[in-house]
Amino acid sequence: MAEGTGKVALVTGAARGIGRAIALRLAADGHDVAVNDLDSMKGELDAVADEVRSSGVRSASVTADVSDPDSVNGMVESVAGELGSLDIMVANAGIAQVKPLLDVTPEDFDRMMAVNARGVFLCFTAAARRMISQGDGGKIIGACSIAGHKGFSLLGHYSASKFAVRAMTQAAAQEWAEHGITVNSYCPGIVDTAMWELIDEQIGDLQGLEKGQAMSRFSELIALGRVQTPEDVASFVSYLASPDSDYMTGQSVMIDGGIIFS
Ligand SMILES: NC(=O)C1=CN([C@@H]2O[C@H](COP(=O)(O)OP(=O)(O)OC[C@H]3O[C@@H](n4cnc5c(N)ncnc54)[C@H](O)[C@@H]3O)[C@@H](O)[C@H]2O)C=CC1
Ligand SMILES: CC(=O)C(C)=O
Repeated sequence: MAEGTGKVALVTGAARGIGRAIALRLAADGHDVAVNDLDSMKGELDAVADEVRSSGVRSASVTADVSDPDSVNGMVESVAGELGSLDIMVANAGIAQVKPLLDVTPEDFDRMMAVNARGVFLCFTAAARRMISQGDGGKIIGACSIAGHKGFSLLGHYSASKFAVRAMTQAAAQEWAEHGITVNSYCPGIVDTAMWELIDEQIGDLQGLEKGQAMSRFSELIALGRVQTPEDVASFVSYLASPDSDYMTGQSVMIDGGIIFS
């Protein structure tokens, strides 16, 4: 078991997929880790909190919808109240939807933005307020995507929400640097999670493909020749959450096996 760092992390969208892997990795690094997801995911979320505790660190499980301001503020206060502080915020929760832009309704667009862009904004700002009041700096980390660097066909409104995360990461890094807070985001490529199962199914429905075919077509774009695991993302987030990344801020970094080269 890792020695405790004395730092408290909060990971949103942590009941499964990338968020779960990040929570477990941060726990293995010795941080206390609170986990969040929607109320409908409470069973899975509580199981992740138990896995976190089995690393020998403390945990808390808080259900909240990250698109709702009161819920996000309540979540941050409850984590800081229960675990003593908030030092590392990972705004990971997100949704995806495959649709040609001409079929995206205003409601589809607003929901995408509400979770992926406003959710990150609310988590970033609630965490920053708490960290500023604590006076000991902090690490704020957001979920971006390769789709935050390039607008993907059929993922137009999703891509727009991830460009928003990249812009907020840059602005927040400048505004909060004086408080010792760094702000960075991770940009995965094609990660084997429930989100990509949904994308594969929705592209398949649009293009008449069998299950798994859309994912294998996209996988041909990956230089390293394999689809990404949630743990591939979590190891980079571990670095972003650690003092090793103290001189890095405002970056949205591709961790995609070599799809986009910048
Ligand atoms: N899977 C992939 O290939 C990629 C994923 N990403 C991003 O990584 C993040 C995590 O993705 P995955 O683990 O693949 O997705 P996932 O769909 O497997 O897990 C997302 C989690 O977020 C939760 N969630 C959704 N809306 C929420 C809300 N309003 N409030 C709180 N929790 C909410 C879900 O219940 C779920 O547990 C997302 O932001 C996604 O956009 C970025 C690039 C690639
Ligand atoms: C889900 C996602 O961000 C991509 C680009 O696949």
